[in-house]
Amino acid sequence: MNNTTLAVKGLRKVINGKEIIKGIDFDLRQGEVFGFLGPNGSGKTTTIRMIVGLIKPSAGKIEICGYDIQKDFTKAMDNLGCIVENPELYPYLTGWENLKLFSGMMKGIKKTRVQEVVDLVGLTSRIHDKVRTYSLGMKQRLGIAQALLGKPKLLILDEPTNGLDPSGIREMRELIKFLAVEEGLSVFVSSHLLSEIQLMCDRVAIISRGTVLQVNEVRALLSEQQQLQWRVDQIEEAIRIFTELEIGTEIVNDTILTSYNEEEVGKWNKKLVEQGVTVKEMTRKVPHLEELFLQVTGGESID
Ligand SMILES: Nc1ncnc2c1ncn2[C@@H]1O[C@H](COP(=O)(O)OP(=O)(O)OP(=O)(O)O)[C@@H](O)[C@H]1O
Repeated sequence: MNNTTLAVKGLRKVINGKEIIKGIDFDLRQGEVFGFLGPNGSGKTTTIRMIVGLIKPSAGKIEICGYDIQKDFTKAMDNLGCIVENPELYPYLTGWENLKLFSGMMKGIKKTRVQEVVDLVGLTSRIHDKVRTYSLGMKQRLGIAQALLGKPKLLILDEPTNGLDPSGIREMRELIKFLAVEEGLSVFVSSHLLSEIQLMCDRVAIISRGTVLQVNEVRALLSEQQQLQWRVDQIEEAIRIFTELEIGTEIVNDTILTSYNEEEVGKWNKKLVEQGVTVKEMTRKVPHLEELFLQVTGGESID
């Protein structure tokens, strides 16, 4: 079965003669959280606006659950839920009244769906309070509830953790993961908070100056860059042994940095011990996406 919820193929956008998006490709699978990362002005919003049908591509194709948004716009949009700018909410109504109002404007929404989406986003205890009394995190969750009313398979969130406090960020992250893992939704998240993407996403596309530089699993991306930090009693002897094993080394603050290889680490450790070197500590260093981004873009900063 085809489980692709979003396919972006050769997408281009030219505005006032300037090529803003330069032919990008990626796809999303059912049940995954997909991060869209790039510095300011790299083309994230323009791409999202094309996916949700707010602006037309100059070239290329966008399919949502197999429906081409140019040819089958309504069917494609039936499978999409999104919050692109701030969610449109009426502050003087309760959360429940807002959802009732929106569900009334949509076709074929069952009465029970409002309660379902309220439960999904964890707003049950406050749903009958006025929206103006909500925290930003609660407003965001109500916005997601609204986006979920039509049972979409693909959810697009532009900077969903922007402006939230640490507990709001954690709740949003957990909600997004829950929607993907438990409800099987594909969630597309753009964010400049790379640490968030690292904790939340399965795969990530890195965009710079209108070009997607890489699409990769977050775990794979990180593991390629992982290093091992060794604290030993005889640094020089340990370096000699690593060199003999053809492993590159670097000395940092009285420790040795080597590459990381899950299958080989035990062997390396044994070799050191056999040759009389005491290994006092061995730490795996996982880089942050910020560092990765700088490497991938050749030094262009994310902000
Ligand atoms: N309507 C427009 N007219 C002219 N230039 C535009 C227009 N929309 C976007 N751009 C330009 O296209 C580039 C990409 O903008 P876009 O907003 O997509 O980037 P972004 O990655 O979302 O950045 P940010 O996080 O700052 O919103 C920028 O250089 C921007 O100035």
